[in-house]
Amino acid sequence: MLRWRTCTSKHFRWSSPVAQGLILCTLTFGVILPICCHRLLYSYYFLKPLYLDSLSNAALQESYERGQEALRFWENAASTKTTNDALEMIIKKPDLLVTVVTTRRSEGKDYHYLLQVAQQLKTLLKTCGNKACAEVMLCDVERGPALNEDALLLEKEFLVVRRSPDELLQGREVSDIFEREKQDYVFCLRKGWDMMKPKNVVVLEDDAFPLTNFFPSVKNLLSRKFAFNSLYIKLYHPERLQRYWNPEPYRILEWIGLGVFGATILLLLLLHCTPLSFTFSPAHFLFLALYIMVVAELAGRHYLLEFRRLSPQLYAVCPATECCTPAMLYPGNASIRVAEYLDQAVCAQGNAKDMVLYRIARSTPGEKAHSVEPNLIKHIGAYSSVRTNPNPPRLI
Ligand SMILES: CC(=O)N[C@H]1[C@@H](OP(=O)(O)OP(=O)(O)OC[C@H]2O[C@@H](n3ccc(=O)[nH]c3=O)[C@H](O)[C@@H]2O)O[C@H](CO)[C@H](O)[C@@H]1O
Repeated sequence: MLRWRTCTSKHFRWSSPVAQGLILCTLTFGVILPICCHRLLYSYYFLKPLYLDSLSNAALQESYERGQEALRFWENAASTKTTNDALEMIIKKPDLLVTVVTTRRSEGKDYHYLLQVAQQLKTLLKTCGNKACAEVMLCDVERGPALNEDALLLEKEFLVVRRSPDELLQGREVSDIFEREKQDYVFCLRKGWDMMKPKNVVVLEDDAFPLTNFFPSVKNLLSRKFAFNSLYIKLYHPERLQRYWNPEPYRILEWIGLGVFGATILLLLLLHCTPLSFTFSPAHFLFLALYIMVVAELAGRHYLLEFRRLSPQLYAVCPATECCTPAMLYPGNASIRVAEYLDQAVCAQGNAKDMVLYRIARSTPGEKAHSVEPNLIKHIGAYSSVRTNPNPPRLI
């Protein structure tokens, strides 16, 4: 025993760089990060068994209350507005058309997703000043026989378009829900283009709740050169898929860049702001870079992305990621190109319109697709209208 102790103390000194590195890692990964991150949904430290249910229930409750508030707001608005002047006020060739694709929801209808989104759009449009920053069109793709009551309630405020009875008859035989969803999307893209010839189009699904900086950020994206070489720009990617270890080549580069940047800052701080005598070596630098990278990944890249919200200029644009289409920006005439591409594909389970679109952008010469980070919308749809829902729905 005595011999072992002498041996260890001979090879292991607390002041050695290896010991200091070990202490730093133990403190960071074993104490500080678990304390700070155990309630963060998108962190590796999130204690799912303890907090997932309470966080999910709180989110559901919050959405329910916002839905009920939106319902009261729009019922009130509908009863005080006498004429339906939405149609007369259509502006031809607007700079931006926001189309909201909506259908009646049987599950989760009390959350009134469409009414929440419409109320938020109305609020955000008011902040644009004299010149409206966008025209809004609601595309009600409900095929009946029951009506989409939320869309009906909004008719006095927004332009609401629907299929004609003939078009509805033609679409009756489509039984696959994913093919139907795609056809509905194509219908809305075409309708917006035919009615207004907009300069740019954003298509929102009816559970895509625009965040406060939505319009300034879209405007900023459209002012950048890359936008007009894009078939589409995704404005949302699920938070759970934003990790570095969800390999996307550009993310790995961002991760390494973050490590190098963080290590440089740490080394400068150590050299200039502490009384420690410190000899710099490439091994120190490598260690600190890896340390920063692991901290960022374990704490959650999602939270780092939030810092970019400080200004629209800080939003990152990267090659498009695969999943989901709740909020899409189609610059120039891209919306009509997308309608044509989608028309040629057949959708089914496992090959929904988001996957088809992603593959089209990758395989068609001359077409490029991008994603923006962080998200410009919040996905509020806890209940899907195309898939079976877990009961009760959970956040992840
Ligand atoms: C957040 C998220 O991951 N959302 C994706 C998920 O939607 P979800 O599974 O979340 O379905 P959802 O209920 O949000 O519906 C998506 C959109 O399809 C519309 N709709 C629905 C039924 C129908 O017959 N016709 C129709 O047009 C509906 O109004 C909504 O605008 O999967 C879809 C593909 O299947 C899309 O990739 C969605 O972006």
